[in-house]
Amino acid sequence: MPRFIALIPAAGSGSRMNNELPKQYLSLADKPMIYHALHTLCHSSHIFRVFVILAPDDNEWNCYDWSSFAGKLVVKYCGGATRADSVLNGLKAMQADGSIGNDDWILVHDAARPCLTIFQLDQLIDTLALDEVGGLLAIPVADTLKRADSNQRVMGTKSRNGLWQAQTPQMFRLGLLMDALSKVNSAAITDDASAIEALGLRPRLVQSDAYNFKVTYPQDLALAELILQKRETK
Ligand SMILES: Nc1ccn([C@@H]2O[C@H](COP(=O)(O)OP(=O)(O)OP(=O)(O)O)[C@@H](O)[C@H]2O)c(=O)n1
Ligand SMILES: C[C@](O)(CO)[C@H](O)COP(=O)(O)O
Repeated sequence: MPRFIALIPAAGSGSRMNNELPKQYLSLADKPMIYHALHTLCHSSHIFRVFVILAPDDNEWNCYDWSSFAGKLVVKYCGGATRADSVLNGLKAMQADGSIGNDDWILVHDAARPCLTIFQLDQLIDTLALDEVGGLLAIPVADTLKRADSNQRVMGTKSRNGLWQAQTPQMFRLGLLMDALSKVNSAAITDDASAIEALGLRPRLVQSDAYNFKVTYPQDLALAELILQKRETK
């Protein structure tokens, strides 16, 4: 039986966050941000192991106590220059580990999506476990879309029909994802599904919700904090 393994690329710098500390370590509800995604993934009964991919020169990880995730957590210092490079390097490290096979499912999840829930994770796994290709969490676009010129003036309004915003986890089999990522220009793609699409395959979209948003700009931190605190008091 194929297993489900999570991979968290966490080698980014968070340049849009404008903070010296890499985004994944910024304090969120009294923990470094990456703690929250780890907590959900490590507590899922479906997930066999969780790999975290750090930058080779990361010297922040060891400043925190991760002992509550012992047993499932594996840390590798092999992040690359782009998100896709970090994921591919992580997959290679997984394969070298020897315990993960080409047919096992890999769930790639951003460290910067701290509000993922067990419910969303289960929906993804239950929908895709027998799928030929794999897929990703996503939400249909809700706002009206404008195309801008270089002066930030509207050039036109685009139809949002059939448009979805990609989230993570994105779930593909190890062998297929490695093959796909090793064939693309990693600087030209921003998610894992794009590499699968470039092979001519069509990943499935599994509907999620806006709570699983990506913390990208400084103002996003307060929203994530509110969501996490509200859950704790329930
Ligand atoms: N070279 C990189 C770049 C990004 N990531 C990871 O990919 C995820 C999503 O990326 P994003 O939100 O864009 O994070 P950053 O690249 O850190 O942010 P920015 O684009 O603002 O610099 C994050 O968990 C980030 O750490 C990574 O592992 N390796
Ligand atoms: C993978 C992702 O989170 C899906 O929305 C997103 O593409 C990451 O993009 P970024 O430019 O690295 O933030």
